[in-house]
Amino acid sequence: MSVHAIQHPLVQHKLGLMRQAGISTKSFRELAGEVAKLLTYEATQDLELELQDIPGWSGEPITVNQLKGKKVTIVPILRAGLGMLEGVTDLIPSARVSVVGLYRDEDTLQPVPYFSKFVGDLDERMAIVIDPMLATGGSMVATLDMLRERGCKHIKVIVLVAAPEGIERVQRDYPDLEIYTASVDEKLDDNGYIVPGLGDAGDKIFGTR
Ligand SMILES: O=P(O)(O)OC[C@H]1O[C@H](OP(=O)(O)OP(=O)(O)O)[C@H](O)[C@@H]1O
Ligand SMILES: O=c1cc[nH]c(=O)[nH]1
Ligand SMILES: [Mg+2]
Repeated sequence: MSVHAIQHPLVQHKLGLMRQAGISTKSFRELAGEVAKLLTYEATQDLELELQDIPGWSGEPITVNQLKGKKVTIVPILRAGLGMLEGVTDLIPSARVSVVGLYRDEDTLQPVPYFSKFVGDLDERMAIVIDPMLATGGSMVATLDMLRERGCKHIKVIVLVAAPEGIERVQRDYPDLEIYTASVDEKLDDNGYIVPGLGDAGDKIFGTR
């Protein structure tokens, strides 16, 4: 598995702003979208192209590059993943969206599924799972399992912040997966929160803290 910790100055600057104590919902949400967009640019560098003949502006036929294959599906993990969705679809506007609803039980830290709706033909599409936080990795592995059960073979993950524990957990079951992140942070605290992390990303995006 490869972990791509993106060092681009804009990513690092914006992530730094997100770590500020007392950040407003508006700022956190805007920055989550902006960092998600920049990480999407990095994560899509190897999308396959194919040549297509189209009529050009001058009336002559021309050959251009177009993305090859079935449209990508973006998979936000509810709720917090929704805070990244617009940033991702800004760059991949024709993407299909599959939704996975999971919350992490605060006592057991186990993911509790409550909703899912996938687009069709997952065996022919690349899936990009988005969630701001990869903490213990339980929510991510549960989502990857759902995709794999439905035949999806080509999956990438974009998270804003990852904990080493979560990376290791995902790596155990998905050794070939590629993860794109703005930061691999230090560790999890006793409550399963990432340190230094961002705090509760879902609460900050939805204003429920
Ligand atoms: O790696 P894990 O230990 O599973 O933790 C990460 C999960 O926790 C957060 O969601 P949360 O359960 O708070 O739900 P929310 O998005 O509705 O706030 C986060 O957005 C991830 O989905
Ligand atoms: O640090 C963390 C861990 C799980 N979920 C969050 O929102 N933040
Ligand atoms: Mg939450």
